[in-house]
Amino acid sequence: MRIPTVLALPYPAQGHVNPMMTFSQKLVENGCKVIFVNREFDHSRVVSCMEEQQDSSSLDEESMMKLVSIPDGLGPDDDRNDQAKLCEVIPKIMPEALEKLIQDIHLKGENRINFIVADLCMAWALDVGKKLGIKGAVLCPASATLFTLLKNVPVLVDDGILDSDFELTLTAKKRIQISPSMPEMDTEDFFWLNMGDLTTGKIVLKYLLHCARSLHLTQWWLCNTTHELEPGTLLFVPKILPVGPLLRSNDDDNNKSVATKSMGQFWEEDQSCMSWLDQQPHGSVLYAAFGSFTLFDQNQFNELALGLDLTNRPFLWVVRENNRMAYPNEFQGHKGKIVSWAPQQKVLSHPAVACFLTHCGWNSIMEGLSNGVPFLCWPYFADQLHNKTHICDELKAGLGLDKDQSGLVSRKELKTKVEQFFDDENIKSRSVVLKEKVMNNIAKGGSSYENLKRFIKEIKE
Ligand SMILES: O=c1ccn([C@@H]2O[C@H](COP(=O)(O)OP(=O)(O)O[C@H]3O[C@H](CO)[C@@H](O)[C@H](O)[C@H]3O)[C@@H](O)[C@H]2O)c(=O)[nH]1
Repeated sequence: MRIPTVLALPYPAQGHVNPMMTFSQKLVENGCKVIFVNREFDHSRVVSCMEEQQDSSSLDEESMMKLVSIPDGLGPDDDRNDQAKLCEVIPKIMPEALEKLIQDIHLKGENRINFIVADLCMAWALDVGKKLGIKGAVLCPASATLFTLLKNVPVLVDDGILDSDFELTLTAKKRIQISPSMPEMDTEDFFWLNMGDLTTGKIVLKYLLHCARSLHLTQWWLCNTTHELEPGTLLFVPKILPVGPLLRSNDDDNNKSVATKSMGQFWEEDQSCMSWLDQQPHGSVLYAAFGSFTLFDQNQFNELALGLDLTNRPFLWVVRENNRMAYPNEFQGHKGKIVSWAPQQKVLSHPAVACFLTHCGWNSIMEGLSNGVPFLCWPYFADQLHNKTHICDELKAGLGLDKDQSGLVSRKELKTKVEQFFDDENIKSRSVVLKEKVMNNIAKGGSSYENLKRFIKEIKE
């Protein structure tokens, strides 16, 4: 039987590469070959992490997963976390680079690409595919609600909620419903209004609207979600097909197949936290991690460090190298373990972990829910504000942390919410129920499982 070759194209950010990689690994498990395209900068980070972890055998030519790269158009000294700059240069450089990559692959004659799976935020790749006669799909690594909000931005302009420059109008309501089946949204939480500065937010939104214009080129709108988590949104937009939760298999210690390896990390995972977790009592540890973008200033970093001390509970704290501030003098940290990047999915499945102090990135939410770990929600930017509302108000699987008048989450607030959390048995039991519901989706016969099968059948035809 023919082995189909799929080209997978994530948006260049950790929270996008991870779910695309997990999805690609599922394709490999199901007999497809995948050519995974990172931008050059991320490609070299991913490869060097794999080399550190002695996983590079999977880069073998014979492997079913081939990692390749294209330029992102930024210069060597440009800030690669600058989303505005990135969104301006991607459409100018990457479509042409992708087209050339595909043509070169075809010229070599080793592989013929049969299908493109592009991140929703790279949906322009569907146009490249159309030009070359290759079918495609989009994969949304964020919530179906974010997907729907993006699709409905023009409607919000028509309804007078947004002006033609995508800012809230003076008459805009504080809370809206995109459809009667969907939960209410706080208009001030719209993701582009919460990206640091408004100019950046608008550039990102314009880029995403440009991507959304290509969506009609495919019937496959895949999303890392499940029916139970977003029933109203999926009812309103049935074209969005849940394939979540996208989780890496955890049995990788003994099974080093392509389908189970850690193949998309930008930073090396510090495995020492796993033996530290083994020494902690079950259900005792606070896991604090804020994804790949969050940056705390020195004051906020101090409050967090001293707040963790104040809780007087064991904690595992991920402090990325690019977000490391000076630890305050009073910080003791004797109950904690600090790592610069954790094997997060493994951590969340460890019985010692009681609670996930998170920035509410959608992957972190899906990974926490899939392990029955409830949340303390501390959103940083973009879609994370909606995600927090969803977790706390709709699913009731977490508590939100509030900022004080100076805009900080204080050490006292952290201590108070941690205590409230440990006093509330209901949050834990709701999370356990949610875990079962969410995980049923990827068990044989489950809804996401069946959607993936249907999709693979389409690729193989
Ligand atoms: O120590 C760590 C910390 C994180 N992770 C992984 O990194 C990913 C982080 O993704 P996510 O939780 O979604 O956070 P961000 O990196 O912030 O993701 C971006 O992309 C998401 C999906 O579009 C959005 O929801 C976020 O707002 C956006 O910031 C997850 O798979 C984690 O398992 C690790 O492996 N180790």
